[in-house]
Order: sequence, then C-alpha cells, then structure tokens
Amino acid sequence: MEISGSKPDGDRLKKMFSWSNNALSENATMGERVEPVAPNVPSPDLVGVAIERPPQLQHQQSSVWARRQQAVCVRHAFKTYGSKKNPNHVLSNLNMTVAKGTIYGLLGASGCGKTTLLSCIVGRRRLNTGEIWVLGGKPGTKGSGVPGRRVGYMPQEIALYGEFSIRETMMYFGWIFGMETSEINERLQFLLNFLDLPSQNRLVKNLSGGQQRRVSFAVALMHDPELLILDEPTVGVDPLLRQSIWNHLVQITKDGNKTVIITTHYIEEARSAHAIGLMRSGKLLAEESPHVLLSMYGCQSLEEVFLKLSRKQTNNTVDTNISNNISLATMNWGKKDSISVTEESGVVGLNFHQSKEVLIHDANNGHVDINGGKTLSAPVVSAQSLEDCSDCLHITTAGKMRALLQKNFLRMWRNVGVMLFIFALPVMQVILFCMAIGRDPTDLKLAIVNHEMNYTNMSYQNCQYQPGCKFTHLSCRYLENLNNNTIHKVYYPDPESAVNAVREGNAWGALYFTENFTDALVARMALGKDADEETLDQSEIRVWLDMSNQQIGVILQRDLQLSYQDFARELLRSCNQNPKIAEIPISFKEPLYGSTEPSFTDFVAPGVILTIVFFLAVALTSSALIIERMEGLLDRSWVAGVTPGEILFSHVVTQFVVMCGQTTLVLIFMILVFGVECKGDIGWVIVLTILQGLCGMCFGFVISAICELERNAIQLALGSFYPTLLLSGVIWPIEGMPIVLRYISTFLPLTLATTSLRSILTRGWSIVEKDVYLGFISTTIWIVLFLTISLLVLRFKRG
Ligand SMILES: Nc1ncnc2c1ncn2[C@@H]1O[C@H](COP(=O)(O)OP(=O)(O)OP(=O)(O)O)[C@@H](O)[C@H]1O
Repeated sequence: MEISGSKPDGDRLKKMFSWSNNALSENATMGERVEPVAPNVPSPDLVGVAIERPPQLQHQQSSVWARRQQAVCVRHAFKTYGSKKNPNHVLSNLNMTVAKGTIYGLLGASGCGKTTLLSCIVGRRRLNTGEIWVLGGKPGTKGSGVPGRRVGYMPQEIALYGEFSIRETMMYFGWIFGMETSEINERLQFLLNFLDLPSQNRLVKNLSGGQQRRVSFAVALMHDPELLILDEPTVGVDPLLRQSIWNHLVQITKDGNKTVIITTHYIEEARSAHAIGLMRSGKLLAEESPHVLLSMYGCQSLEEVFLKLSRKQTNNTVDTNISNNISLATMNWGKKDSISVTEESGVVGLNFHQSKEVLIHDANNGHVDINGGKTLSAPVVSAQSLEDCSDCLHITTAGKMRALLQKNFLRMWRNVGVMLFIFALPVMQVILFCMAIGRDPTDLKLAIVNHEMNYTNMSYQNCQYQPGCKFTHLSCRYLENLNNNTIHKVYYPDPESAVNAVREGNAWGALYFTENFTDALVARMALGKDADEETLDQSEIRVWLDMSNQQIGVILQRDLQLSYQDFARELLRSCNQNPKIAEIPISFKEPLYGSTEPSFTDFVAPGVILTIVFFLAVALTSSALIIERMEGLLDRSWVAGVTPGEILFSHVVTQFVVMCGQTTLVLIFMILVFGVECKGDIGWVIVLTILQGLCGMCFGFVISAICELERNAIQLALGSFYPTLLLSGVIWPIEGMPIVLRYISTFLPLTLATTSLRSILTRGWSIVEKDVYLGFISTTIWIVLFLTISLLVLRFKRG
C-alpha cells in the first residue's frame, strides 16, 4: 500500500530503521513495547569496558542508550498539580519521542498540558513519575546542559525585562549563555533583521505585544541552541513573519544538528513540522508526520485529524491495539521483522523509532532526503554530552554574574519608584522619626485658678511677686517657674469652671491656689511638724489632670514637680537657706551611661535605625523576586542555566551595595543632622547596620520563595513587621514583657542587634562586651538560616 505516493519498499524501510532494525525483537507483537537496541554500538558509559552482561541487563542498557539518541524522549510521564485530595492530573502516562534534527509540532487544546510537558522537558518542573531524556541526559542533572545553553526556550508569557532595551535583553541572555559580547552583537544584528525588530535601543516595555513576542523568540534563538523549545511563538505575529519563522526553523534543522519542539494553536501551520504530537487530556493521541496523519485518516486538514482522534478517545475506541492496527494497517507495515511496534498508551504512529529521514521524507511527500541518503543512525551524542561535565565544578561563571548584577542594578536604576524607595524613604523615615518622636509636647493648656489674685478680663492681672527673700504672692512666683514652652496657661475664675474645662477636653489639667496660699506655705515651712491640718491643706497646690494620655500626663506631673523644686530652691537660696532642704533626700549623681535627662529618642533610635534598614530590605527583596517569578523571568533565567544560588548571590551583592548607601544616609541623618548620641565606635555601628540590612534581605528571600503572589508577600512582610517591632525591645524594654515573650523576643532577628547597637551608641561599649558581640552573632546566624531556608524552598519548588 502506498502512502501519499511514496512506496514503503524494502530500501525505504531499511533506511527508516537503519540504526535500529537489527535490534528489533524478532518476537515483537502488537501493542508490546520494544525499544530499539544497538548491540554493535557500545553505550557511551561503557566505552572500553568489555563486560559480558545478562540479556535482561543488556536490553535495559540498550533502551537507555536508545533514549539518549533522541533529542527528547519522554516515558510514562505523570504530572499532577494541586493537593493529594484534589489532584489535577495534567500528564497521565505520556510518551513522546522527538528525533534529532526534526521539527516537532506539539498540538492540543488549551489546557491539555502542553506547557506543563515543555516545562518538564526544559527542567523547569519535575514529573511526579516517569522519565525524560533530553539530548542524551536527564534535565536538571549535572553535565546534561539542560537547563542551560543547550536549550533555547521561549515560554508562553513574554518573560522579558521591560526596563531593558532590546540590546540589553540580548546581552543579558547572551552573557548567561557564556557568549562573548562581540558574538552577541553579531547575532543581535542578524536577529534584528530576521525578526524585523525595531531599533535595538528601544525599551522592551515600549514595544507592541507582537514585537515583544519576537524579542522573546530572538532570545531563544540567541545562542543557536541544539534544542529549541517554543511555546506558541507565532501568537500575535503577522502571517508573513510567521511563514519566515517556520522557514527559519526548517532551515536550522536541515543539517540534523538542531531540533525544534513547537506548540501552536494554528494547527495548520504545523504542516511544516516533521512530526506532530497530538495531545489530549495529558496523553499523546498520535505522534506522526503530518503527511502520514492526513493520509491515514483521509483528512484534508490536521484539524480534522485531531477532531477524529479526539472523538475516538472520547468514545473509548482508541485503545492500544486499535491504534496500532490503524497505524500499521494503514501503512501496511505489519511485518514483525521490519518495523517497530508502537509503544504503550495508544499513540498512533511509528513514533519512537522514526529516524529523521523518514519524517522529512514523509513531510515532503517522499521527494526530499536532505541528508543525501546519509542516515542519522546512532547519532553521536553531542559534544557537551552527559559525560562531559566540564562545567560541573564551576560554581558560577563571570558572564552569568555580570548579567545578573547588571540586571539587578539596571532594574533599580531605571525604576524611579524603586530608587526613591531605596534612598529617599530611609532618609524620610529618619527625618520623620527625629522630628516626630521623643520631643516634649508644647502648648499644653493648663486651667489655672489663683484665688490669691483677682480674676478680671480672663486673667489674673498684676500677678506679680517680689523677688528675693520676700513672701508675697508665692503662687505667682511658682507660676513664673512653669515652663512656658510646654505649658500654656489659661486662667479661670473658680475651680469648678477649670475642672469643667478639663472634663470637656479644653485643658490637660486644672491648677488651684487657695486665697491664702502664700501665708499657709510660709507657715508650713516655718512650723514644720507643728503645722496644723488647715495650714497644710491651704498650702497645697491642687491639681486635676487628664491622665488619658500617659505621655502628656506624665510630662505635666514632671514639669509641675520640677517647677516646684526650682521655685523652692530659689526661694531658700534667696533667704540664705540651704536649697537642699527642698529636695527629696536621694542624690542622683552624674549617670555612668546616658544623661541626667534621658530622651526617648536616644532609647528608640538604635532600634529604629535597624528596623528601617531591615524592613526596607525585606520589602525590596521579597517583591523583586516574586515579580520576576510572576513574569516568568525567573524561570527563563533558570532554563538558561542560572541556578537559584546564583540568583540569590547576585541579589546579595546588589543589596549589599544598596545597604551601604542606605546605612550611610541613615547614620548621617541620625547622628550628624539630628544629633543622636554615638559614644562608641562608628565602624561597628556601620557593620551591624549593614548586617541587619542583609538579614532583612535574606528574610525577604524567604518570603519571596514561600509566597506565590506579590499580594501574599506584602501581607507576610507587613504581618511580620509589627510582631518583630513590638517584641524586639525597640519601643519598650523587653524587661517589661512576660517571661515567655521575653524568650521569644530574644530569638527574633532584631532584638539582640538592637541591644547591641544601643550599647555601642549610648554606652560606648566595644565589640568585646557580651551585649555587643551577641548582636553580631545573632544577626549572622539569622542571615545563614534565612539563606538556607530560601535556597531549600527554591530548590524544592522547582520540582
Ligand atoms: N502552576 C500550576 N498550578 C496548578 N495548575 C496548573 C499550573 N499550571 C498549569 N496548571 C493546570 O494544568 C493544566 C494544563 O496547563 P498547561 O498550561 O500545561 O496547558 P496548555 O496545554 O499549555 O494550555 P494552553 O494551550 O492554553 O497554553 C491546566 O488545567 C492548568 O490549569
């Protein structure tokens, strides 16, 4: 029987299976999987080792050998998304074989699992079970080159850095692939012309959707990879360009060294492919050359074929035997000894044993043999084969680091919002902190009733006293001592109206002097223990405070008491008495650390410095990585061969530079501009602040590794902000916490560091003090811990 004019004569069959037919099992039966074996060709891992093996082992090894010869070979692939309870089976027992040097069109309805399959092939995802061989190795294993420069991958999403120009985009990926700059420039010129791209200096974000897709395609072609995997490259591309893309794919596969796997929703354009895999519900319904598929099903279009096959699958009419029967009967290739039998799972076609010649021959109606009769039998595993692990020992390459660092800095530099966030925000926070926190309140209204004087016109006019050792109008003398900045005196005629003013929120406190306050006070001083109750009562300044605001209440109490001490001292001094009589008998000497009037600012400042640097780093890192991941950029870099470790390292370096800038700004404003005390070594202050920034960055990595969405990352970052702040002794001493909280607090990243910085700043302690070095040690431990967690999570997630 003829297939579209080409007769499957003996020669043709020989050619088709020239590298495998010797190995075909004599006993192969319908529906039974028989892998081609190559008994005369030693498997690559066994070269030079002459060992007699049992037949079963020989068969297994030759199967593996056969799989390695394909560009891609997938066996029994299962992939499930979702939880165990509610799994979404995306790939179920899928088998696929892509011969080297061919274009393989992967077709199927939306959601059937094409992208998932491709992402497993390029090593972005891992199968639940099953095997994948790509270019002779298993993706993700050392030395396989996949992910890496052997593959060019164009994902479905644009996955490009919008802030980059076309040229910078090419440089980024070119460097990652290990290309020289001159080489990249050369290739860039070709791709610009070939893909009809606008000026190389245009920013990607300013290109049209179609242009962006073409840039994305150019990235995949950039390093001229052995295997090109294109997920819907022709979406949004005009028909002319689409044709030229297909022509290019045909061109690059001609010499047999390049292979292309392409998905498309324009089924008919896949006629140019050498082989087509029709996929449905996680399985391949058929894997065949388009030409053969059309003739097998007597259809005019591939769409019709797909519909027929889909209907058959739905009606459960496609089972292994039937499908094989269809394939074999149609092609009249039922001779056991000359064909390979279709494998498990009901895939229609010759699939796994097709050599490139057959596919091309079929696709071109049997007229073209691009290799001039030269078979591709036993293709040599490419130069960078499984055993060639020359890159394995390299932790990274200069090109990759250059690309990643330039990417990080360019993205920051080109984004005004990010730049402001990095440098303006910390400065603004420091300024706001120093201006708004810790200063004494001013203009606090105090309702004053002074019955020693006459109340007229809203005031007690002539509230004057005689200086010196004179005992007249002592109430006025006391009021004169009340700090005018903090207290704003408002006069009331009687205690009731003054208290009412406090009740109504018009004043923070009411102050009442009785009409014979001065006499009673003098008597109280003179009589001492003999003073009667009335004298004591009349000599009191009566105060009603609004203590609803603790800070204001305490400040008023303090000021009223200190004013009285000043007033009494001054009176005693002017009467040649010892002013100490006015003081309580506790003598506070010059403090050993800090000042006699400690400020809340000095207490909070160390914690604030560290909190600002820590949480800015958290915010910056967590969102940066997630955005990259959501836009598919992280995956694209991974497929290009960048490891999670390299990505993290590049961010550590970038953040370190950012942190140095931030630390400088924060400390300049805190210490030099606002005069926050720094008694210790500024060097250690800088080191600890930078370490805290790095610690925040690593925490950001953890968040971005854990969270899928930016929204979740923001929630987690914000959610962690307050507990950390409240429990770290930044705004209240941890000594005031319940014992359990104190323990928890000690293990938080900011706590010991804050104590350490406070000790350096206010006590002037050096690194040898326990309180100081513990801060450094705890910060370092947290950095290592966070980095380890993020690396583990990133590695785990790639599966
Ligand atoms: N990360 C994921 N988590 C959960 N489910 C996913 C994920 N990615 C894909 N899926 C689901 O897996 C199925 C297959 O998706 P996939 O993207 O592989 O299909 P596709 O054939 O490429 O579709 P299209 O042609 O529309 O791109 C879909 O049901 C999809 O919802």
